[in-house]
Amino acid sequence: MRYAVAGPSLLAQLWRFRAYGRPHRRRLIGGIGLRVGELAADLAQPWPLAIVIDGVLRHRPPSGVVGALTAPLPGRPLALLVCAALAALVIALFSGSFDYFGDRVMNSAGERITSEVRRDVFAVLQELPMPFHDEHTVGELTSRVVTDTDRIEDGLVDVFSTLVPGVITLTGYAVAMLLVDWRLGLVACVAAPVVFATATRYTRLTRESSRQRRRAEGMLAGLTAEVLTGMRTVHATGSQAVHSTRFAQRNTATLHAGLRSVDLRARFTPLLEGAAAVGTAAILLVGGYGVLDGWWTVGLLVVVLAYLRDMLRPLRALSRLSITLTTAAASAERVSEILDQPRRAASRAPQARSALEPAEPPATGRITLRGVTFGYGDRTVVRDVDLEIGPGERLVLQGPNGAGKSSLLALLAGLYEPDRGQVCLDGVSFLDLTDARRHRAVSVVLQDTFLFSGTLRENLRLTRPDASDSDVRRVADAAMVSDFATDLAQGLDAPIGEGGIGLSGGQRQRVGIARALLADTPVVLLDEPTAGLDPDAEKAVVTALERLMVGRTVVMTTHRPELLRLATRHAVVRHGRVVEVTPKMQRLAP
Ligand SMILES: Nc1ncnc2c1ncn2[C@@H]1O[C@H](COP(=O)(O)OP(=O)(O)OP(=O)(O)O)[C@@H](O)[C@H]1O
Repeated sequence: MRYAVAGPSLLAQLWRFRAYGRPHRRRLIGGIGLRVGELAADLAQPWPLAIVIDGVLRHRPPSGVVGALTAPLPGRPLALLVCAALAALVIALFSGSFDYFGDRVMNSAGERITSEVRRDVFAVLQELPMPFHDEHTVGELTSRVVTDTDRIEDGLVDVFSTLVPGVITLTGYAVAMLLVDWRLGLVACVAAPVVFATATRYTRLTRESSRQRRRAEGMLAGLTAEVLTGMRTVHATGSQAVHSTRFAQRNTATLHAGLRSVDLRARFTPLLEGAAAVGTAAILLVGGYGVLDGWWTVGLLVVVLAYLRDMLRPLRALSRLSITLTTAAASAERVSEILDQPRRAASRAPQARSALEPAEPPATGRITLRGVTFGYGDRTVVRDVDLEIGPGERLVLQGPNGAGKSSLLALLAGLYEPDRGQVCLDGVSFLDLTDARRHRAVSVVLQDTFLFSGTLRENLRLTRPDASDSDVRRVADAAMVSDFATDLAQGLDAPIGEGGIGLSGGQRQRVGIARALLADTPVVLLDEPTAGLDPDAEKAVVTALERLMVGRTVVMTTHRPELLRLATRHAVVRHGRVVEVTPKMQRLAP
């Protein structure tokens, strides 16, 4: 029955998360024990009634185990009645208690496991290389971390709270019926193949519909996150209607996928119950005939019919389970896709080298590119670049829009790996450096510094979480963050909204520079750090940048004369190639 309803491949999707279950083994085994206890109590439940019918009303003392238990009370119907009533109460109490504790234990295991899966998915997502993130929208990935793990949770909780108990219960009932009377037990089992065939067919159908539904939901989440992120542009351009149309299209696709699921779900349960009803009808027919014929008692018929009725409960739950499990399996596929992604080559190597690391001298800041070729997908944007940047040099990359300057910086920052050639720090390829060593050597100030929700101080500490307060204050002063922080009521402890809401572009850039100062790396990369700033803001940022540049290797892209004058060399990039390197800035004059 278990595999009939759930389908082995569905469980196989969830099975890959079994390692997460290992630490909770005891809890799970305890939960199964409680379920067995509940089953025993449920199996005992119809017997007091059978005793009353056969022993009290029809004066036919029960046989077997029940007969042995009631042996001291023959011919005392009132005592038998009181005992049966008390037994019914005690059994109900046990059943309820086992049910409560069983649910708690099993469900909490499911919750814990999912929280661990979610933690790992998020951690892996942060590790995945930029090409992966380029291919997926933020909303779609958010939906995988939040919604898909939630669906896995539903699936796991159902495995523990419905599937396992359901299988135990159905097996228990089947065995109990065979023990009560094997002929009637066999009759009850005639429904099994019908139930099996129905469940298998619908599991296949619901699985595909769940996949489509999750895909549609992911795309909808992607669009929502995109529009919310660009809300300023939406308002500024008055393009609400455009986005509403796009949303409506994806929403309709999601609706259709949802309606298909709903339709299948609605059809599934009655069909399954119909199949189970075949068993009930057969028992009623054969058992009723047995009572009329005298080889069967009314009490036993009531017990078996009660068992059949009780079996419908787990059966119904198992039928609903196929819906949860198919959705969970579709979500598990999407989450596994993240967990199975190849990680960055540089992060795969570190164990081998980290032992050597403490002995490594600090980087001098010499950067070398040897035959570097790189592209996004099939589109090559950096071609065969050879470049040597000595310690303390300040190289500016210039060239038309789309020439590949930012892409070169991204390669130097280690955000992407070259398709061919090498990017080296002090002669060692980036691929042979640990991420930690690279971060200690290279820091980046981007065109628009991103601030995370939290305080200003927490944002400054991003590059060195263990930095002392005095270090944070020193870099805040040097990068002129203190100048505007003093105007905020809580100074460096002022809360900042996500994305740096509440700070101007120039102020955010100064935070970015302070972060780089705190990282204190020998190499600094600047990607248009003053673009879009007004002259006053630019002046402050350039002053902060001058302080940052002292004694470091700097590679930057900029069109602004204020920054160009700080460079000691310039390279011209065209169509992904470095076509000219000029040692003196004087020759750069426009
Ligand atoms: N993440 C990305 N995915 C796909 N293509 C990209 C990506 N980033 C940049 N490109 C493409 O690569 C090419 C080089 O872009 P890049 O940003 O490096 O140029 P750039 O010289 O810095 O331009 P600009 O001066 O406008 O900033 C462009 O054609 C751009 O469309």
